[in-house]
Amino acid sequence: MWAKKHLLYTEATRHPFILSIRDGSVDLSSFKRWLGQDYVFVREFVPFVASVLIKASKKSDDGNDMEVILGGLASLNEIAWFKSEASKWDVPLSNTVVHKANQNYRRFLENLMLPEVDYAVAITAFWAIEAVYQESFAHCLEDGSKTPSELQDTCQRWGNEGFGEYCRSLQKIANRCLEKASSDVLTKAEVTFLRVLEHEVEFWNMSHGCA
Ligand SMILES: Cc1ncc(CN)c(N)n1
Repeated sequence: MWAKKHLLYTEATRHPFILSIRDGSVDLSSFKRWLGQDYVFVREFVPFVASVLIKASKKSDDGNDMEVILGGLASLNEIAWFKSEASKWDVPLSNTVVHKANQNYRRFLENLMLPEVDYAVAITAFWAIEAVYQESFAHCLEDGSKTPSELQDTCQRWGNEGFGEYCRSLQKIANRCLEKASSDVLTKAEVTFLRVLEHEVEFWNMSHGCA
């Protein structure tokens, strides 16, 4: 299980699409496809985060959790970012045909929003979703990368140190919840983590044009 997790995590955070941004060979039509599809994804992701916030308000034994989650929702406002980026790249956001991989990922999020899903499971998924973007885009900003200047803003958005700190806070919350979780919840959290990684890989595949 550990080996599978490790392999999938690497697949999700070192995907050929990300590597093509990092080495400067990225096909801009792939980038634009990712932008349009991710806007649609984020419109489902925000309600998912709101559902995690509600779970935190009811189930968390640490008042700090709500601040971390709310901080992410408010200051990271992804919807506004996608709108302004799409207009910069001339990507129409209305009438986007939602790709199958995106539909599947959105459906997965919808299920995670159900009240019967344990807070520990939901916060683990939330951390994993954010961490994949953080690690992927931070890789494009490392020394030696040849990320095109026009894509630096995108990489900075998730690859910056502040976002890294936010992801570490989410990870701490998830770890704290999992330490106290029953073995049933632990298994569910583990399976959910793997599903997130699979969905992220499928999402990159779609953007890269390999799906
Ligand atoms: C598919 C996907 N995964 C993660 C993120 C970062 N919130 C995102 N915008 N899109």
